[in-house]
Amino acid sequence: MSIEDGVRPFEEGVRTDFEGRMSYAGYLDLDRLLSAQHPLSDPAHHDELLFIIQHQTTELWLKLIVHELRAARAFLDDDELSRARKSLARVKHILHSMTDQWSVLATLTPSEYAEFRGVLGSSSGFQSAQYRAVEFLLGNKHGRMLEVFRSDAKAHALLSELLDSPTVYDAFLRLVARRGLAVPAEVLERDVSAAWVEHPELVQVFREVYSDTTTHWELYETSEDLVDLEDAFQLWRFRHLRTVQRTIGFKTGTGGSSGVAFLRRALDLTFFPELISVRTEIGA
Ligand code: HEM
Ligand SMILES: N[C@@H](CC(=O)c1ccccc1NC=O)C(=O)O
Repeated sequence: MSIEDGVRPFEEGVRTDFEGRMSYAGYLDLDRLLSAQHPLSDPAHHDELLFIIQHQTTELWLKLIVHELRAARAFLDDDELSRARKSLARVKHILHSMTDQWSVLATLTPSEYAEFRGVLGSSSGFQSAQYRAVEFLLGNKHGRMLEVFRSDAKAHALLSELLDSPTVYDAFLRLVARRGLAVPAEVLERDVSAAWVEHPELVQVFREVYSDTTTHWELYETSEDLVDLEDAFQLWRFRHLRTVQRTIGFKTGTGGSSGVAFLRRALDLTFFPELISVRTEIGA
């Protein structure tokens, strides 16, 4: 058998005996991964598997985002700017991929979803600990979010640790200060568990960076990476909102919120307000 017969020859060196050897399924623990889908609809609804897999793949990507954002923060602490930038770029691409993935779930029609929505009970993406971890790492801190995880000790510990530790932006601003720019002390010494609020003096710091990019090239490039990240995150939020709207209209959410109206409010949040405000000043 050959390529001419439409068959790729099976090379003699190809391994086939995995007794006592590492295999693909073994390394990836596929037995566990692929037995973790448990549709609840009875009789089984064809589309529930799509719903489960869409969420599980998102949770896997969120796991990697948390890992990369923690790494980016540590690299910033160590003044390893180009390494931090590499992690931030990876996160941006993951977010783009997560955003594209909404088109798969958008094939679920409102009638199909309504047929199994009941089995979801009070569960909701609002209870995603890893999603909340990403929000915290990027600066959208909100202590009350921990209430949702009262009965999940592991998730509670993860979020409580991240609530009380500096965000990626805190780490970046400390680095900016170490490079001699006038980051206000109140920013450097802020309560890191509080939500970020815009600091007008910081806009002036970024104004200096953006008006002399030759001197501040690396800080300028990293600032733009953060803006890329914020855009990518907002696009994910926006497509979630649009998908929710086309699937359940203006129904209230299973998590107890108003639904679309609640999600829309998140679009007004911004992680790095000074990096947006500086744009108003450029050239002025
Ligand atoms: C048909 C599909 C979906 C619908 C109808 C839907 C609906 C909703 C609603 C109504 C909320 C508000 C909270 C509530 O009251 O439940 C919410 C929040 C949320 N959903 Fe979904 N969702 C869908 C798919 C997804 C997927 C695939 C993910 C990916 C993990 C996801 C992640 C989240 C997250 C993270 C939140 C919290 C957002 C925030 O705090 O701003 N959702 N969803
Ligand atoms: N909040 C959704 C339910 C939902 O989407 C959901 C339910 C269980 C696990 C993940 C979910 N995804 C996002 O919120 C709803 O109100 O229909």
